[in-house]
Formats: sequence, C-alpha cells, structure tokens
Amino acid sequence: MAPAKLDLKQHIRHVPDFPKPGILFYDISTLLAHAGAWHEALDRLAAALAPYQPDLLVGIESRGFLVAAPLADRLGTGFVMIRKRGKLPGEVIRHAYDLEYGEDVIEIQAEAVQPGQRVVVLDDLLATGGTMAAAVTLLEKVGAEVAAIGCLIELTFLKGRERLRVPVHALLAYDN
Ligand SMILES: O=P(O)(O)OC[C@H]1O[C@H](OP(=O)(O)OP(=O)(O)O)[C@H](O)[C@@H]1O
Ligand SMILES: Nc1ncnc2[nH]cnc12
Repeated sequence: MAPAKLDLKQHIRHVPDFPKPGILFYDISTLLAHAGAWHEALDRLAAALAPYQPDLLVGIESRGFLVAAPLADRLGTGFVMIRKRGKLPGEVIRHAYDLEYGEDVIEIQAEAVQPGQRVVVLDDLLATGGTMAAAVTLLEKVGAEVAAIGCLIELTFLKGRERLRVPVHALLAYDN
C-alpha cells in the first residue's frame, strides 16, 4: 500500500484576530519549522512548476522570498526579488498600485530580468490577489514573460485568482 500523503494543512497555524480584529491569519512559521513538511511542500511546488521551464523564479517580499529562493535552487534557476519601496540598490523599475486606503509601491532591479525571460512568481499566500497582480504588471513592464504563479496558500473566498491572467498553482486552498 502506498504511504499516506502528508497533510500539509496540519502544519499551518491559524491565528485569529491578527494583525487586526476579524482577520484569521494563516501562519506558515509552523510549516517552515518542520523539516519534513517543509521539504514535502517544496517538492510538491517544484513538481507543479518545473513544467513551465522558467529561466528565473521571482519572490515577493518578504514571505515570498522564503518560498522562491529554495525552489529556485531545486529547479536550477536564478532567483530575483520584488521588494517594497526603497530597499533595492541601483537602478530600479517601480510600479505603484492602489490599496483600500492609499497606495503601495513595489520595485525590481532594472537588470534583474532580461526581456523575454520566462519567470514564475512566488508568494506564500494569495488573498485578494492585489500584491500578485501588481508583481505581474511590474514584471511585464521589464519585459518578462510570466509563465505561472505559485503559492503555498490560496484564500479562495477572496477570488484573487480572478485578477490574474496566468496559471496559478496553490498547494493548499482555504474557503473561509
Ligand atoms: O493577495 P493580497 O491581498 O495582496 O495579500 C497577499 C500578500 O499579503 C502578505 O504579505 P504582507 O504584505 O503581509 O507582507 P510580508 O510577506 O512581508 O508579511 C502575503 O505574504 C502576500 O504577499
Ligand atoms: N489571512 C492572511 N493570513 C496570512 N497572510 C496573509 N496575507 C494576506 N492575508 C493573509
């Protein structure tokens, strides 16, 4: 008999009312802290994303770095950071996007991606999709071909996927 598949959801901690009242926070710290579960999560994401044959993996600050960097090593690709305003040295390309109140700015180093390179973008969690949609727009601005998106967790009830025009691979889905 094949061994039972590891239930990765058992390694996600749910923290009510963080960072504000009414928000249920899906904490990946417990997954990262468990060597076997983290290894398995990376294995599964690597298997889902390898077929896109990316030249580069892109991680979104900050928890996206934790996913993208080890995965890039697995897939034998380079790793590129998308960071919040003012964190990256040298020439940067930026994209400003609207939040519920105000705006946010993300940046990438101007030379990080060559026009036409295939990239896969990673984050820990897809909620409203605002962060990921902004990252895709920024990558398109620098001429990248965004082949796919990967994340550990998708909050399906927020319908973030509907804002994205590229295939999305989420390891774990939560509908509330
Ligand atoms: O789909 P969205 O509604 O845009 O939300 C998802 C984003 O929110 C969280 O990042 P956060 O801004 O909390 O930054 P962090 O990774 O540095 O904690 C998460 O890591 C995603 O990047
Ligand atoms: N509910 C949530 N849990 C963890 N990270 C998040 N980022 C956006 N929403 C989140």
